[in-house]
Amino acid sequence: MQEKQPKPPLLLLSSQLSLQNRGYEVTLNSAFLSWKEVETRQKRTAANIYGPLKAAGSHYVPVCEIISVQETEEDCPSTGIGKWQKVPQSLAESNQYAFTVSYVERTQKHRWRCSEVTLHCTDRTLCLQWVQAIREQLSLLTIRPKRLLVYINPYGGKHRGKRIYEQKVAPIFSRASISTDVIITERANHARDHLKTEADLKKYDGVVCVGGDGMFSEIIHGLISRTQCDSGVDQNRADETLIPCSLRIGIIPAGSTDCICYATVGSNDPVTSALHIVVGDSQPMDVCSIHHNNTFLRYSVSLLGYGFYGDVLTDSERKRWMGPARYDISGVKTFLSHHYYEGTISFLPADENVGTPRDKLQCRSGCNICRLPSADKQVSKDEESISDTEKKGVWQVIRGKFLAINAACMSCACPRSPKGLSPAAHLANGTADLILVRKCSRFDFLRHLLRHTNKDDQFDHPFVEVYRVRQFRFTPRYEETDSELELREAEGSGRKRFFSQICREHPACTCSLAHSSWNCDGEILPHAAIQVRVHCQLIKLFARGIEEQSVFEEPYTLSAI
Ligand SMILES: CCCCCCCCCCCCC/C=C/[C@@H](O)[C@H](COP(=O)(O)O)NC(=O)CCCCCCCCCCCCCCC
Ligand SMILES: Nc1ncnc2c1ncn2[C@@H]1O[C@H](COP(=O)(O)OP(=O)(O)O)[C@@H](O)[C@H]1O
Ligand SMILES: [Ca+2]
Repeated sequence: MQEKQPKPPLLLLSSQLSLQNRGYEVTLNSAFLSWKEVETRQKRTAANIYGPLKAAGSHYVPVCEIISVQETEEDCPSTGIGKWQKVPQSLAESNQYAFTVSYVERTQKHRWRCSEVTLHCTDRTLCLQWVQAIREQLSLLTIRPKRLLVYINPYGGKHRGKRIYEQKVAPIFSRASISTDVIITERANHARDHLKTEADLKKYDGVVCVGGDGMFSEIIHGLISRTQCDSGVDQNRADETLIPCSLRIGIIPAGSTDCICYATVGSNDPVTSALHIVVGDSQPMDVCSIHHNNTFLRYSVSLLGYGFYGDVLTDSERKRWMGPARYDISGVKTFLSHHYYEGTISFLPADENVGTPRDKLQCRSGCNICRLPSADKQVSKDEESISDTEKKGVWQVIRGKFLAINAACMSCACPRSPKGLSPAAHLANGTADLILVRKCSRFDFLRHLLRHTNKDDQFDHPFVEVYRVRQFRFTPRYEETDSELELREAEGSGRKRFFSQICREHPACTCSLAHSSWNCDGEILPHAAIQVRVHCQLIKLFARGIEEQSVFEEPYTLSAI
């Protein structure tokens, strides 16, 4: 059978306009705006006056990456991006009407910038015709948000949230004609509570948070709780199928780790994030629900860590005044204290079709694994949901002494660890990677930690295990019931049984009774015994996942189209 060819883009407008005093063939079709230099004898002469003649260049901007178009008011024609040049009088007079197109330009390290091109026309009618034609194309992009609710945490990271928003983000939103309602939070959980009970969400196309992972966590708690409440879903039931949130969330990074932004966009740059919001990107994301017995505790999207990362966080909270450096100081301190914790982890492994944590392939824009039509996606309440695949699975149980128990629902890439805690974790495949670091020497643990900062495989140690899971439970040794302990001791040697009896009777002994806490996206959980379940694609972000590097390195050229 012959493959259906995609329809060629529809030509909408084509004119000879001028840019930097050179003639350009400018074309707008339904997919691209392009401008290509026209080399006439006359232009060559004009250009030669001011500089060497460059090779005729073609530029292509996808319509979906145009931010805005404006008629440019100029007393004297400008000759390009922000530069004023001497212009021959005849050209100046004949090109006094102009319009400016702002568009996304990719720079290094997945960063986006707002670039501009000003094109000059000989008459105003033509100029207005261009502005109108481009605006019409932009109005067809209905995925773009028009009205946003913005929450700013003024105390996140280095306390720069408000300034970052006002100086770098608000001008981009206003250029893209996005209207905003801005709330500067006055206390912790202000944003969560406002979203949960007060905000008139029908008015908005999305919610934006300016802050760190903790601020993002507030937003998802507000939105998810509100959505479940409106649909009559009880969050306290660990086996409930949750209803996905319809509003997309944007993150303007202004926190200490910013791993949720970094792992979904590829950088922690406020301008890049603002541009992903403007173009209306959409990235679904998994969320873990955490329960203690039958009480809902929290949701998590990045790191859920007991032992090392829990202790780093507990210590770092006392050093908040230090800003982001608190994590490094507390990290060194916790590393030196070298505590281990005993407990039991049981988990439900994921099927192989959602990949494995040791895959070389990483989750990237348009990821095929996250696009798989999975039976585990969130479905409406009355449909059969988790049950089938999850019931079929066989739970595995691991007992032991651990330095760290980490669950990563996504890679957790951040500037401290550019490939993240679990480099092959997916953003939206309905699973989390469970990483168990067993008791080992300080030196070995340091080798493991160091591998988070380079290309070596941090799972390739005999004391590290990693599993891709849909659900897991953890019970610290000191909370195990008598029957569980007896069963366990019956498995152990007589000597071990004797010592464990002593430990239980003498709480001051810390060899097996040490307590840690769970670090849940940078917040401490009030219980150590927890049940965790991954909810596939419960929320959506204004992001597209990390783009392949080649997209950044190659500007659009004729051959690429
Ligand atoms: C020797 C160098 C070792 C570097 C090891 C780096 C591992 C980094 C993994 C980072 C995972 C981050 C997961 C993200 C969690 C965030 O959600 C969460 C909240 O973010 P927010 O503050 O923006 O609201 N952030 C955190 O919990 C912070 C975790 C930061 C951990 C830093 C650990 C540094 C460890 C340094 C050990 C040094 C040992 C040196 C011995 C001589
Ligand atoms: N106005 C406020 N005053 C105090 N704490 C706040 C305020 N707004 C938000 N918070 C809380 O601050 C904590 C840290 O915020 P976050 O944005 O994650 O910054 P950081 O990355 O530096 O930890 C979160 O627990 C959040 O709930
Ligand atoms: Ca995931």
